[in-house]
Amino acid sequence: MEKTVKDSENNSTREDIIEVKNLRKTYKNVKAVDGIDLKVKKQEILAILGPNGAGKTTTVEMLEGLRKPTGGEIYYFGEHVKVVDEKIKERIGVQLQKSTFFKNLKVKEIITAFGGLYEKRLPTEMLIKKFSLDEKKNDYMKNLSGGQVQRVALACAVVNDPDIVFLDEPTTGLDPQARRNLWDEIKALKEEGKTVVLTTHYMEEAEALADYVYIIDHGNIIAKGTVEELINSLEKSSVVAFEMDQKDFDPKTLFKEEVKSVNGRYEVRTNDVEKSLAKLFQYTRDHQAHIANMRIRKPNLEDVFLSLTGRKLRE
Ligand SMILES: Nc1ncnc2c1ncn2[C@@H]1O[C@H](COP(=O)(O)OP(=O)(O)OP(=O)(O)O)[C@@H](O)[C@H]1O
Repeated sequence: MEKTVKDSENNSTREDIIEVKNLRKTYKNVKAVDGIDLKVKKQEILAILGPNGAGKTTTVEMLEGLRKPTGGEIYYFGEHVKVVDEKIKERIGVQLQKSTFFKNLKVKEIITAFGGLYEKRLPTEMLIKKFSLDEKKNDYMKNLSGGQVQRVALACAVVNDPDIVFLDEPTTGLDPQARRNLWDEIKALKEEGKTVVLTTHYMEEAEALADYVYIIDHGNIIAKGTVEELINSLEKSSVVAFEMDQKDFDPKTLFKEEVKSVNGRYEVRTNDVEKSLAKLFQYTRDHQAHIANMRIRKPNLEDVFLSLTGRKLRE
């Protein structure tokens, strides 16, 4: 039986196609995943966002049936599954984090080989067209660019026309243009009706793609919500960022608000931008100091992570 839930956001009903309760994984003495609860709704892009080592890969690989949980429950399509068996594997597509493709196989051979793992499979030629790999189909994997390898990985992840696609850090190491191209491919999967679960440590990726985000740190979910909900959960509505040419400048003496020093820049989180700027300009006048590269911006998911943990997502 498939379970439906009322979606408070848009008042529609959508199925919970995956639900996880108190999922745990311990490696010797490392609690990689320490009691995670999460739900994935049909046709959403769900992002699991967290820094390196947070437990993202372990979590999705337990959902894919590639790692055995130490404890907890997994439900697929409303049914409790003790083991993620072949029946479920037919309905999911998996793109592993480090696609260790055989370097001496050609693009079309790899896609065909992956298709051979499933009962239901899409024609290789169709996937080659869909992921714009026409010109590369007879090339060896070792001669492809990073973006092309990731497109092949995506083609392999949907070779069985799955309902749910798992993408583990799909754009790590890609240049900004290749990353954006891959984002378009991922959005297109959702438009086709697929559900996408992706892990990432790029907050821009979660912001650009995700309908719902789980932020994970040290094996725990530390926040969840839509991007908007997460950003609105911050008490301050603006960030004033700037550089200052004075070595002994201590922003804490100037601002009562939260101030962080990030990569040589100061960031003041504030609800009163005018007042913060007035104080700053008063200071520069009084001390013959200069500010540079000033920016006033809305908070982002990085600010949410920083405010929850005191750390940056990528340190
Ligand atoms: N096979 C394993 N044996 C022992 N420890 C492991 C194993 N796999 C992962 N770990 C540890 O479990 C923790 C979570 O790792 P995991 O790979 O799930 O994190 P992640 O968020 O996916 O990180 P990354 O983005 O770096 O892949 C880390 O401390 C990692 O060192």
